[in-house]
Amino acid sequence: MAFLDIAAVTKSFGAQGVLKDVNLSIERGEFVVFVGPSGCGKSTLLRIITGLETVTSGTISIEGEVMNDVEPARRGTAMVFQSYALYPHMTTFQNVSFSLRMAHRARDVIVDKVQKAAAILQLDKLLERKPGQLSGGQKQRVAIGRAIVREPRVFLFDEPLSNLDAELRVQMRAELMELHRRLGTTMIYVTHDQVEAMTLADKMVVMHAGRVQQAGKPLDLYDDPDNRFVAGFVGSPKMNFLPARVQSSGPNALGLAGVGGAGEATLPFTAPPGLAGPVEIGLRPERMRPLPPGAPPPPNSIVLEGQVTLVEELGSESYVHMVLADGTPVTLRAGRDETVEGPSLRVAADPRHALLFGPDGERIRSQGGSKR
Ligand SMILES: Nc1ncnc2c1ncn2[C@@H]1O[C@H](COP(=O)(O)OP(=O)(O)OP(=O)(O)O)[C@@H](O)[C@H]1O
Repeated sequence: MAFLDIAAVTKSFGAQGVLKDVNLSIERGEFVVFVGPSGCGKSTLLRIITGLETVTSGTISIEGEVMNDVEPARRGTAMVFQSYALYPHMTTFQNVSFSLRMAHRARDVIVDKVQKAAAILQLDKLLERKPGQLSGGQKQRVAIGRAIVREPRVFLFDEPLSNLDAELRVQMRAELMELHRRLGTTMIYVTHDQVEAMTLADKMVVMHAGRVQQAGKPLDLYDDPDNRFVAGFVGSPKMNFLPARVQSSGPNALGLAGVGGAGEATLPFTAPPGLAGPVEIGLRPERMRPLPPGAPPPPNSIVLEGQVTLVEELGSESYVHMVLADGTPVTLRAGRDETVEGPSLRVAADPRHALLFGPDGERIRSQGGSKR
């Protein structure tokens, strides 16, 4: 059994189903990130793990022990909230030591634990300050310090960096990764920011509408998404989705027509038996290349033609937004040395990089061994 096991968990608030048959195994020491759009249920799942909410059905187990009826303080979890939730009238020392003082721990034990946490979090010089005298990042460190001194089995973070500015977020992200490396404790982290999820997670859990859509290593989800939601959610700029129709099907050759409204394409793909009708091709923006005017496309490529609507210059590269004749929006990432001349632009993509999705949004995989 996994270190932390979430089995068939559902949660409803009145008539509203918020979590639907959530199953997840978390190993000891893993850094797990729950990510998904606002309202998908990630905070609720975190609150269920720590005991601030009950399940409607299903079980939460930690180290083989069912936690459903165990009170929050006895679960060995410590939560860090987005709002920091510090006591404003207490100093850093008092805030960090609060749970130890409530547990009537000996004074020298308290001082020792607070000093160790303060050293890890660089709070040593701020122990006598009150929250009003601390920056956002420092307050966040105090909140983390308060969790560390409890020596939990599992740290739970609910969007802890969302009140910080972009630069500080990046810095705190690095600090959290270092903290995880030092402590080796299991951490579960909630965010709606997929970049944050990609950079932090050993295991990334993408949620949507109360269900786990896919869980795995961030790059596996990026390269090999199970469905259109995960494909579109992970990655920035987002994956492009091009409507197409199945025209012919053979071993390692799937003929598509109406690609992006007009073009044809042959994918090196063995379709499942009976595949017919409308599908969607998924292509990442970095898998498309702009074609200089008049230049022939590489053999067998998927070629798209459209009107450039916006070029975002980012210095090292640019994001080129275009719209195809049928109205399908397409974004490509172009390098500095690539010529992008509007208003009309042709782009080419290697069909080996195309993913295929059915009308139900599920990924259609090539039959017979290949990942695609
Ligand atoms: N105590 C509650 N009573 C009723 N509905 C609730 C309660 N808590 C959460 N919800 C609802 O459950 C759904 C999921 O909320 P949750 O906070 O888990 O989402 P989330 O994915 O964490 O979103 P966000 O990123 O916006 O925090 C939302 O529709 C929310 O309105």
